[in-house]
Amino acid sequence: MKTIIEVANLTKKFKDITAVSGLSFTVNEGDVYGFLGQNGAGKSTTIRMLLTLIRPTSGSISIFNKDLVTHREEILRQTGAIIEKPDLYNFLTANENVAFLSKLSGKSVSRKEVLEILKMVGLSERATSKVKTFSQGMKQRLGIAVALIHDPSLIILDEPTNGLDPQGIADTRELIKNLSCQHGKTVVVSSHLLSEIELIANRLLIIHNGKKIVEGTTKELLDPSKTIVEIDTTDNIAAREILLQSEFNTAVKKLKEEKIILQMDRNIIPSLINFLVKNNIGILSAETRHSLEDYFLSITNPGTNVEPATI
Ligand SMILES: Nc1ncnc2c1ncn2[C@@H]1O[C@H](COP(=O)(O)OP(=O)(O)OP(=O)(O)O)[C@@H](O)[C@H]1O
Repeated sequence: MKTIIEVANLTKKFKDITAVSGLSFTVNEGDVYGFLGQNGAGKSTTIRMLLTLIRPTSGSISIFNKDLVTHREEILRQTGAIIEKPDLYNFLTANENVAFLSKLSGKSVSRKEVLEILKMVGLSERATSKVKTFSQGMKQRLGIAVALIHDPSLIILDEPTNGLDPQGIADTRELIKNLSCQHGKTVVVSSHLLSEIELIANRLLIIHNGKKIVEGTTKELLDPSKTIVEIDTTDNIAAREILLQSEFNTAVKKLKEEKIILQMDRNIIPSLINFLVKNNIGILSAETRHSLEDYFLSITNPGTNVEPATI
């Protein structure tokens, strides 16, 4: 599997705010890579660094196996992006927008190419309609069409469904899937909604306060046999150390607010508890999450109530 983006230890500080902190992740060829986090989590800051709009404070980014600092132009030539609402001309038609905006970016496209791009985003029937008559979802798709002009193999979309109506959201979702499945593009898409990412991404990364919480395949993270278990014990630091030395070591994900978080098959929970008790660790509580939604909420909203596990 080819690696398209490799981010290592990325940090961005704005004076006293650390927007991104020691972030590492990998995007593979053909991925629809979901970048999930609540408002202010650091998604846009990371995306801006990927697009060289701002400089990292430290860490490295390599795209297409090349260092972003030394191969900036070459990399950006193969990358398409929308980071805010697309800039479109309301009084021009869809095909005029594509033709004009491609000229502005230094590439003149033939009429045939314009129509092909519009077809790709499902707008060929509205090619001659003025953009002012478009819904927000259609404008978003046209924006994506413009980002596709130079035939990039990597597409980066920051919150592409924000502000769209349900139909616009569904259309944009479909388009993103098509770009990956039918056109072989690698897509990085950010959102603050797990429900959105869950439907389109094959792999995802959750960040909170600029830090990675979890990264993995959507299938694996949503797998019911991979239950998230949050344990509070009489000595969490010692318990975690013991677990890391044991057969449960691969299950241990992190220590959060003094609790231990594991991801494992629900059936193994009793033996995990037995193991800790045998090692003189008292169990104060053990809670499970059954979906990534609960997991996401519990991590990003520490106050979330969760039902205690039945063990
Ligand atoms: N130019 C800047 N100067 C100072 N602080 C900034 C700047 N840009 C972002 N931040 C701060 O960095 C943190 C991360 O912001 P960022 O925009 O990356 O989050 P986000 O996950 O994209 O959120 P949203 O979904 O709201 O856009 C926030 O605390 C934000 O206030």
